[in-house]
Amino acid sequence: MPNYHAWPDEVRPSPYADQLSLGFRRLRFSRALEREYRAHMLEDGFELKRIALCVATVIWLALAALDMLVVPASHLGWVIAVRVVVLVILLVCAALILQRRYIHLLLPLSMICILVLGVGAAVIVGIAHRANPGYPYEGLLLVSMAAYFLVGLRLSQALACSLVILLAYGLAELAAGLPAPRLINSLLFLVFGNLIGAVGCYLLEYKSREYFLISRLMHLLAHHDSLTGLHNRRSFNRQFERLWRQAQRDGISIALLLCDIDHFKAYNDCYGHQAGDEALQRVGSLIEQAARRPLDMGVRLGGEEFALLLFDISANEARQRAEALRHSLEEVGIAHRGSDSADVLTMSVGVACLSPDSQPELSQLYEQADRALYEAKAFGRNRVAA
Ligand SMILES: Nc1nc2c(ncn2[C@@H]2O[C@H](COP(=O)(O)OP(=O)(O)OP(=O)(O)O)[C@@H](O)[C@H]2O)c(=O)[nH]1
Repeated sequence: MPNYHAWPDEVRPSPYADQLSLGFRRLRFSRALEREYRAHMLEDGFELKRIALCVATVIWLALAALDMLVVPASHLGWVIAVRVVVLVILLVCAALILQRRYIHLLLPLSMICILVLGVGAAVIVGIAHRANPGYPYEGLLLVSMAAYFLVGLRLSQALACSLVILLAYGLAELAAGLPAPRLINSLLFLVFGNLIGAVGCYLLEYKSREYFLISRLMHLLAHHDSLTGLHNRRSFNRQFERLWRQAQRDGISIALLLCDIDHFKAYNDCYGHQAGDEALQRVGSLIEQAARRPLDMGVRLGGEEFALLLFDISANEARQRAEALRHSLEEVGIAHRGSDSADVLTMSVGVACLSPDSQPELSQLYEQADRALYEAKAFGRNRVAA
């Protein structure tokens, strides 16, 4: 299986990168990821199910027309009865599947459809073979192929359905008294057909899982800063407006803290770029810790500029949080002999608050925080301004 080299390391720590390195030959992820993958597949497979149901119903009805031509009149009644029972079950499942509120039943309902189609087809073949041993059994292969490729079942589920269908077919033929050589011949073709289906299904599921992990990693790469793991400017721009709309709906204030490390050029010059990167990571983790609640957001805007977006907070609290953040960096005590404002690495913070009743533009929040940051820098750095 593919070797992913080192690029997922750029988004570590990430469960997706870890799973890619570990591999998933048994088509299983770690528990939490497996849950996420299955939920994703449920959503992803919803549209596919509509198409699959239409195709299955059309084929089922077309084969009913074939029965009229091939099955002798003496046995036709039974065959039609089975076709009608299967059709009714299919339509009931379709009615449930097409309603989004039953999405949690999508997989069991899909399996029921496949099983009903397969067992129904096996019973029909058995009935028809009592009168006409030339009646085609290949419809069973079509049902198995649908299980492997059409309805979005995982390999284990498709295999389980196909095994039940094979068993039903064997029993139906034994009851019909099909000569042993013909039965063995049909079973062999069905088993080989299933083997091809299972291998194809394995490869498809493997690729689907690989795509899932890689697309999640791509999302992380596109929206997070690779050095600190914080959200990047693109992600910030996307979420800023969304959060503000939510705040307006809920009548909640938000605050923006713009943070800029003081004399960082001098820090790089004194200690080297590598040490500068490590200091940025340290600041990144302080910002991350400060974004405590689910809708808070820590961002690396670029270079040594960071932002902290705080949800549901008053102007007073925002100022206190900014002061605590500034203080936490000072406390870490990263020596900085090139700084004019302190002998350790420090940051300046500009704070701005927006409440839904004040009705200003969202862009004003950024401008206000930027002005406050400029003020904090101008008044000697290592301070908070609002
Ligand atoms: N090590 C490292 N340095 C970076 C990175 N991104 C930007 N920088 C450096 O950050 C420094 C920013 O310098 P300035 O914009 O002049 O700001 P400053 O020296 O912090 O001065 P004040 O903000 O006015 O206190 C530059 O020297 C950049 O090279 C990075 O990813 N890693």
